[in-house]
Amino acid sequence: MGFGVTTSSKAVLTEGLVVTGKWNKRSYRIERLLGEGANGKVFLVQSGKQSYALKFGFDALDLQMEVNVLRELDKKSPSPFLRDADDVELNGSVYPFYVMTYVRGATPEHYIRKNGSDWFFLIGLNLLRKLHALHRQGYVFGDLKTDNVLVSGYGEVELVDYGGVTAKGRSVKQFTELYDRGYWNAGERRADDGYDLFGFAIVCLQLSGMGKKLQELAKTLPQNRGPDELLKLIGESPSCRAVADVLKKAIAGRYADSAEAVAEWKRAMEKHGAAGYPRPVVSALWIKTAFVASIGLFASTLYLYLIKG
Ligand SMILES: Nc1ncnc2c1ncn2[C@@H]1O[C@H](COP(=O)(O)OP(=O)(O)OP(=O)(O)O)[C@@H](O)[C@H]1O
Repeated sequence: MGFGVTTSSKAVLTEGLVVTGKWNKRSYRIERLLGEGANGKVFLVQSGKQSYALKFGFDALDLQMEVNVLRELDKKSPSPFLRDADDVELNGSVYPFYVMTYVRGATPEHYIRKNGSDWFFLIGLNLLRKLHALHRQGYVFGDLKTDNVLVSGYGEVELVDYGGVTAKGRSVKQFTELYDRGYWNAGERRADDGYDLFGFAIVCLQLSGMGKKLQELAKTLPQNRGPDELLKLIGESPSCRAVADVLKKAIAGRYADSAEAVAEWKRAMEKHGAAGYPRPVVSALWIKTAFVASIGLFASTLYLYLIKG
C-alpha cells in the first residue's frame, strides 16, 4: 500500500470485475460481497483456482494498521492469513486493499441454530483458545463480537476483522458498545486479557439466548448498567449453567490471564459431560431417516414373504 491514496466509499466493486494490484500486479476476480463494516467491504475473490477474501478499505490509514498487525501475527503463525496488500486504480483514483485467507464459516448464532445448542460449549472453548493464542503474542483482539467470529467444520473458530487488535497496555480504540467493558462500567478500555474475556462473556450471553435481555439492559441509564446486572443475567440463563462460574469471573475481571479461563472452561465442560463433539443435527436426522427406511424395508420384505408363502 502506498501513500497519497484516495479513499471513498463510493467506489463500487461489482461481480466479475478484476482487481489488479498496482505494485504486486496480482489479479483478483470479484465473486460476491461477503460483508460490510465501518472500515470497508469484504469480497470473496478468485485468483487462479484459489478463493480469498479481499478487504477494500474506506480509510487507507486504518487498513494499513490492520495490515501491519496481520504481518506481525503471521510471523509466528504456521499458515499466513495475509496474502497480499496493494492499491488498485479505478476510474482514475487509487484505492487500498488487502487480501486474506477466505474463512468458510457461519456466525456462531447461525451455526448453533443449524447444528444444535450443544455446540455452544465447544465453540466457546475454541474461541477462548483463539483469544489466548493472540494474547500470548502480546495482543488483544479488542472488537470481539459475534459478527467477527466464524465457525466451520466441527465447531472450529476463526476470528475475522483485525481492525481492533491492540498491543497489550495500549488503549482499545475500536470496539462495539454492547461488548465493551468500559460501556458496562466494568473496567477500563485498556488492552489486557480481561478486556477480551469480558467481550467473550457477552458473546456467550448472546449465544445462550439472552441477547434480547442484554440489548434491553444496554439501553438503560449508565448508573443502572453495570457488571452486577450482567452477573444476574448469567445466573438466569439455563444454557449458561455449566459454565456460569467462568462467565461470572470474566465479567468481574477476576482472571489473571486467558490461559486460566481456557483451563476452567475445559474443566467445566468435562464436569458437565459436555466435552467431546456433540452429534451434528444433520447426522442425527440421517440416522433417523435410515432407521425409518430400514423398518419400511423390513415390513415390505415380510409382507412379500407372507403373501408368497
Ligand atoms: N477472511 C474472511 N473470510 C470470510 N468472511 C470474512 C472475512 N473477513 C471478513 N469477512 C466477512 O465480512 C464482514 C465484514 O468484515 P470486517 O468486519 O473486517 O469489516 P469492518 O469494516 O472492519 O467491520 P466492522 O464495522 O465490524 O469493524 C465480517 O463480519 C465477515 O462476515
